Amino acid sequence: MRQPIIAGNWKMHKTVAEALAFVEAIKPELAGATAAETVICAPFTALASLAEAVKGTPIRIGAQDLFWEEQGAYTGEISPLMLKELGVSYVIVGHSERRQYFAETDETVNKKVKAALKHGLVPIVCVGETLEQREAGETFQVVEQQTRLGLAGLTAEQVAGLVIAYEPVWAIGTGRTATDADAEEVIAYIRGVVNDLFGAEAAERVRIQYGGSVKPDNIAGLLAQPNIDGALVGGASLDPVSFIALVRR
Ligand SMILES: O=C[C@H](O)COP(=O)(O)O
Repeated sequence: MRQPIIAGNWKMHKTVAEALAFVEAIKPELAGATAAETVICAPFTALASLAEAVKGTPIRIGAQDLFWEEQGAYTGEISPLMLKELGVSYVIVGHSERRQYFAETDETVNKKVKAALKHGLVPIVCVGETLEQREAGETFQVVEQQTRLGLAGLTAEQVAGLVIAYEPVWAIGTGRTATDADAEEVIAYIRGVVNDLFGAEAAERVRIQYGGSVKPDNIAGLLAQPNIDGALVGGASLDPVSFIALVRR
């Protein structure tokens, strides 16, 4: 049985003070056990303070990117060791915004996934097609290639322990969510790809989230699908009331 995982991706939002105010607002609400694992993926600048603030709670902290080397002359980059030291547990890799604006490729995604795993960080590996690709009937081909190349060279055990996020690019920040059935169909397909590449146990254990305009009023239908194990949420994760509604259902 896979535990659902609800991860907020704050993107480039919230100062340290705002991040701490958010966590103080949700802490009392999440004091008891929740069915879903709760993760906040914050900007680098807020990670240390957040990791400290959530100690002793079930909330886990994630970063939104990392570099694959441990140290060196890579101006502006952050290494897995640096994240680990802060108490970060998760790291988003290959978000479509990084693929679109920062030249992320399936090859760099793969390097980052390996670096995260090597240092005990759980990667949330993002895959998903653009509107153009969907309209050209290329959705399955695109997610298959991103999954195959992004996870290349991993062991079945490593794949079983990571998280994949299916985020159709046309659904991100647009208010246009994939239907429950569409999201389930693609996510089931991705699970099938994992089965072909890494075997039945990895496919059964790997958690696959849906992301793209998830809100408190549409999350229940998505999570009711047999292959959807949670959500990666952008806009609706920024407000404490809305985030609590996503996590505590
Ligand atoms: O990582 C999160 C996704 O990009 C979804 O963003 P959104 O919920 O604002 O559509």
